Amino acid sequence: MRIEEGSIEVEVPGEATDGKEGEVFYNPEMELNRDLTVATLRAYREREGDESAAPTTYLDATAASGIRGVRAAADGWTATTCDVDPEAVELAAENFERNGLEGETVHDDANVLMHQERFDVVDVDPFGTPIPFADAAVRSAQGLLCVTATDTAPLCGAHFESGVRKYGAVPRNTEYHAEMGLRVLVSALVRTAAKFDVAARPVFSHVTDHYARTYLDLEQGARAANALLDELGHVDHCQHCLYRDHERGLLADPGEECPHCGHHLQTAGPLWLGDPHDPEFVAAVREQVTDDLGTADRARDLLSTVEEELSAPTHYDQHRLYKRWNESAVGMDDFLATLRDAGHEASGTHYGGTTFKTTADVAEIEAALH
Ligand SMILES: C[S@@+](CC[C@H](N)C(=O)[O-])C[C@H]1O[C@@H](n2cnc3c(N)ncnc32)[C@H](O)[C@@H]1O
Repeated sequence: MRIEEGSIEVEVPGEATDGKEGEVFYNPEMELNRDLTVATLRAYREREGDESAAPTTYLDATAASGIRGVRAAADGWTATTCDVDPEAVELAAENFERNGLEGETVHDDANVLMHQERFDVVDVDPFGTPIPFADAAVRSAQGLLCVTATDTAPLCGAHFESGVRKYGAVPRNTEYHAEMGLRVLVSALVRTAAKFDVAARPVFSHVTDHYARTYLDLEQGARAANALLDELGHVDHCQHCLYRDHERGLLADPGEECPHCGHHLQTAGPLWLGDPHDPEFVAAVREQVTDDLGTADRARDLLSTVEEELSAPTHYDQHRLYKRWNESAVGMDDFLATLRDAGHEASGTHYGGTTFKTTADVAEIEAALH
């Protein structure tokens, strides 16, 4: 099937495939992810400045049809695609040619290629967890690392042991599960980079549909890597009253009892407690969303919400709170305005239409709304 995405036309398998039955993987649902990648690459290149120093090389490490690499090439990047599946490699080569674009297509294990070659930008968009590629990706990427994870159940604590094994962190299944997953993922990537004396700071992240995506700025140096370790820590969560608190530091010092309702507290971590976004960079990405991107409206909405999102490490779901209060929910704009009138900072989040962040704790939220 021939499809158009952005300014390119590529051949992909006829229907959405999982890539596990001898067919090259293609998922039309990931168009937003790819559009945001194109816009992020543009913002990154612009931020890096003058022509001679600007980043030029992009690796699509787990490429399937090569759609990401071809789109990057169409935007002026010197693109390389890699896949272990020979049919995928052949299709990627045809897709470069179909668009009259140059692009190197490598048939290899991405870990082998990434240990051998360096690229300004490395993009890892695999099946499930990206962790098997993380060491090599950090070694290979010179500037920006782009990572997708689709194993949301281990990340958010729904598959607890799997999450602990893969990410070296304790995840907890809370009502902010998508954010828990993102912070577990970023924590693992920050710690992976730190092993190589590299600081990996997230500049834009989002959780959409069934995946988490994060873009990390890489900086060489033990001191810079140490500074990021200071932004890891733990969240204490009460499943009963939704109280939560967080503390920085690699060693957990969990509270035993919820100070709000006295129930047992669960501890998650080490999580990334810093901001998963650089709002200035996110604004620059939004500026780079052009109308030829098929998901332009959705991308702009998501980026504006992310830009405004407070950096607090957990969010609330307004409906969960109203259910506990046994009341009907008010509109989100009024809800946020009430919190602000009571002297708290408050914002919506990109995790869902009924989610919000605030500097108020659960008791202060309740007091402000009653
Ligand atoms: C989810 S698909 C990639 C989708 C693609 N990035 C897109 O946007 O359409 C994952 C791809 O990774 C490839 N893959 C799996 N293990 C790999 C490895 N060790 N090295 C390189 N590619 C690998 C699979 O063959 C598959 O084509």
